[in-house]
Amino acid sequence: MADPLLRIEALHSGYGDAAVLHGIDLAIEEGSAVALLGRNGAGKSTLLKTILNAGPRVTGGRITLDGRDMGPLAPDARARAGLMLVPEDRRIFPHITVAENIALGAHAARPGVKPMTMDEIWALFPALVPFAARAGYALSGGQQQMVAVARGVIARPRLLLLDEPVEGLAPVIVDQMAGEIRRLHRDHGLTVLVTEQNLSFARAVTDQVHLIDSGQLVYSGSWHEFDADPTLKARYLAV
Ligand SMILES: Nc1ncnc2c1ncn2[C@@H]1O[C@H](COP(=O)(O)OP(=O)(O)OP(=O)(O)O)[C@@H](O)[C@H]1O
Repeated sequence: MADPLLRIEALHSGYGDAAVLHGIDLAIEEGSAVALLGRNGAGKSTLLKTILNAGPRVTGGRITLDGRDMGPLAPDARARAGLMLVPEDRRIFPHITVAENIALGAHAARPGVKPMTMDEIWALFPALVPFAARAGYALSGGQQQMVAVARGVIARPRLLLLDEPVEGLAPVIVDQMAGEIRRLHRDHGLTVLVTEQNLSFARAVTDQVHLIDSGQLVYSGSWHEFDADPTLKARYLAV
């Protein structure tokens, strides 16, 4: 069988001497949309950051993208290999415009891959068009999140990692964001890994669900299978 797009094997990582992830095994197939759910502090962000080599220290295991070992690669090299993280805190630059913030993402394009044009971006995110010339500091939380996602996809990544993309956003914005992510996945074939606490959003944008608890994957299945076992929510999610 072909390699999955991303394969994580027996991954251990943490911060300094504090171990957080304890032997994670996870395969993400090209074209899939996958949710990673878990309580506060379960290790969701740590896993995404470890995939990007953006902070946590790896103490064991392996991450491969298309069979290529990511181990020696710095974060910028991982981005240019096709991994893109939209972090929880969005990191919008306050004193440049929306268009300029988004265009910065084009620097992560893989060799031989043309980033999207701004026209393509506006077609994908029409809600941002009226704000194209607005400074980053003058955006709402929902607008900032959409800018962060647009910046994340402009380089046409192979795998988009979204860390709690709708945390703190109003329900109408959550629905809008779900529509955008679904479109990127279904119409443009983007492979997506989303961490979330918002179950209905995660359900709307993904096909498979993994649960993480105390740094270990404790469940993997379809949403249908997840729903068939109501004890999972009580055991592993704070809902
Ligand atoms: N920079 C850091 N230095 C030390 N410990 C950290 C650091 N970042 C996170 N941790 C610890 O690692 C553990 C996992 O945190 P992580 O942020 O991965 O959880 P999470 O599942 O993403 O939680 P949340 O849903 O609250 O964002 C927690 O115990 C947290 O305190």
